[in-house]
Amino acid sequence: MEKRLEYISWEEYFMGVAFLSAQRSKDPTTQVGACIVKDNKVIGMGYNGFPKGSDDDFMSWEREGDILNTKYPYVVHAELNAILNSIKSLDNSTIYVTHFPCNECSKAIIQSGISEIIYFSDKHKGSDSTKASELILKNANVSYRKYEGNKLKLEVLFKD
Ligand SMILES: Nc1nc(=O)n([C@H]2C[C@H](O)[C@@H](COP(=O)(O)O)O2)cc1CO
Ligand SMILES: [Zn+2]
Repeated sequence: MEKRLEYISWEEYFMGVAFLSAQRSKDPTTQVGACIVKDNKVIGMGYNGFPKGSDDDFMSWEREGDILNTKYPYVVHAELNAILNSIKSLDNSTIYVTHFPCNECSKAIIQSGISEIIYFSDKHKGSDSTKASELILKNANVSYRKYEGNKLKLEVLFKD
């Protein structure tokens, strides 16, 4: 028998894991996922959500109005969750993220030792947060680039 040819690449695999992780998010507007990889092994995963133990029904997912009644001061970003959930040293690892990291996550990425970022969406390009991220990441020699896999959709069938 010949080997199967439809297998996915490493890059498609890990970005797929990041997008799958995003499916755990309860944010009704934006679901973000992250997957940290070293030597082609997953060592951390995360998605955006309120801190552990928060009562979801008490927290608000609002985006506008009094800042204290919005999600923004409380939600933990996917990248930070992936770092905090990681199972070993992140030195020289790669983080796959569905969205380009904000400046706060970029600082955490640098401090954790991650050396490469592969992102899918940069829909906030040009914003102050993205500009600040680009500046500190370049300054700290953390490389970043857009996803280069061919797959834009992966189907996961639960079957025998
Ligand atoms: N890289 C990121 N990681 C994240 O986890 N997030 C989260 C924070 C919020 O829960 C949501 C953005 O909400 P909105 O402003 O699109 O309604 O995504 C956002 C970004 C984008 O900078
Ligand atoms: Zn962030």
